[in-house]
Amino acid sequence: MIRYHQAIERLLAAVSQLPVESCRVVACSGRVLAATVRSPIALPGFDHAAMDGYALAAPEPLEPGSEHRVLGSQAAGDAPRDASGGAWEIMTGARLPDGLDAVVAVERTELLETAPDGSPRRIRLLDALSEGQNVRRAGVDVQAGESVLAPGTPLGPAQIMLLAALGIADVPVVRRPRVAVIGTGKELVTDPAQPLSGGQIYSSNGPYLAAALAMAGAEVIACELVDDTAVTYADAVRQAQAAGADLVVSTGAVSMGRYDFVPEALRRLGADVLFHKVAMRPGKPLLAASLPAGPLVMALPGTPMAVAAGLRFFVTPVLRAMLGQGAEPDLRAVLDTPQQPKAGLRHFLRAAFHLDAAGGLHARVMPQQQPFRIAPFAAADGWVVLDEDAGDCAAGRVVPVASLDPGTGLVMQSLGDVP
Ligand SMILES: Nc1nc2c(c(=O)[nH]1)N[C@H]1C(S)=C(S)[C@@H](COP(=O)(O)OP(=O)(O)OC[C@H]3O[C@@H](n4cnc5c(N)ncnc54)[C@H](O)[C@@H]3O)O[C@H]1N2
Ligand code: MOO
Repeated sequence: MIRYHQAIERLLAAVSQLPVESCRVVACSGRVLAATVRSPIALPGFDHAAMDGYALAAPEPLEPGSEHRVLGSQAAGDAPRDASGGAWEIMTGARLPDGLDAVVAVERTELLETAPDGSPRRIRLLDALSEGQNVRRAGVDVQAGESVLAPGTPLGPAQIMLLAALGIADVPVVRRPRVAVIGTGKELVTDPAQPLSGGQIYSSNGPYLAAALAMAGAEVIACELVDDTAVTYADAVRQAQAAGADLVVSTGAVSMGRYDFVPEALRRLGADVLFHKVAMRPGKPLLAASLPAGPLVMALPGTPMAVAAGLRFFVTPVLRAMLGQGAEPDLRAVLDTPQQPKAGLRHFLRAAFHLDAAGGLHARVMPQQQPFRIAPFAAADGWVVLDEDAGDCAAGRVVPVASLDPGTGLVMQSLGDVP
């Protein structure tokens, strides 16, 4: 049976980055950047006041108690002005009049004289004032021409704030992977309004995959159920192919039962089976195949936790590769609950996370790990991963962990060095 790392290697060898397209910045949340963004302008674009107050020239520090005539007023949005010295009333964000280089907050001055229209005419400084005080210099945040975002960066609200500030309207992004989801099994009911009869169950894998795939940056182009026959499964795969799917994710019918037709159906479609059955728990019967004219097919076992592990640890790396992103950064935590994993199998365990007093991340593996159980999954914070050779794991061991859901990398990107 193939091991996880070898299976992933084989899978990623069959995947390449998808084409680049242009996307409006206002609509790019959740997309992945395809090229370096260089700043067309500096941020801030000009020296400006950090406080409401008065701008002055202070090449030499100005003395506390010194008095200054107010010669003009500058608000945010006002054009550049030449200052011939003196003090200028200034508002936060306003461009410093040329020749002035320091700002005193209004509450650190005394107003000595006011013009008939109420504007300030003469002030006294309560403290010393030095050059650069309360001034935000042009270009200290971003310089014109600087690389600000790298290819593979997941775009979220923070990146949108930066791109918008730079006046960038469109960005090159990687096309979303198009994914078709196929569920198998005549026991499945998709309409929650339909009462269950006999051995029926509500389908949960389809809605789970649709939600998780969208979070991972994919576009779900179809989500359908087929009955327990190879013919309808093969038809659904062909339809996905015709609709331009990059990836088909199916659930169920991939194990040893009499109705487990997926391996045979894919072979009959001419698929190259990359692997079938991985040394892992849950989700061992997982199969991956590539069709001659695309798409890649990932046939996950139907059991809900086999689907969740398959999505998180097989489909997610595939989507990241399609999106031009490398492997997820490693994340580790201290194991609080001792584990005796079965030798030779990689274990993906649902766990609750917490931080200790020093900020170190800890994982408590939940006691109910049977693969049909959905309730502990919904209560978990993430996954603990024990590799094939982990052996008995005592409490206190540092183990790899992963966020519960995939993302385009927005959540855990910089937590790689914890603890
Ligand atoms: N003789 C053996 N039996 C089984 C083996 C084995 O090695 N030898 N492996 C077990 C393992 S491990 C798994 S995992 C399952 C996988 O079976 P299949 O991929 O063939 O999946 P199904 O039999 O179709 O379904 C399994 C289970 O999941 C439920 N299911 C299916 N689809 C959905 C859905 N959309 N929503 C919710 N639940 C779903 C289905 O009703 C079954 O209960 O095989 C073991 N057996
Ligand atoms: O791999 Mo299966 O999910 O243990 O039942």
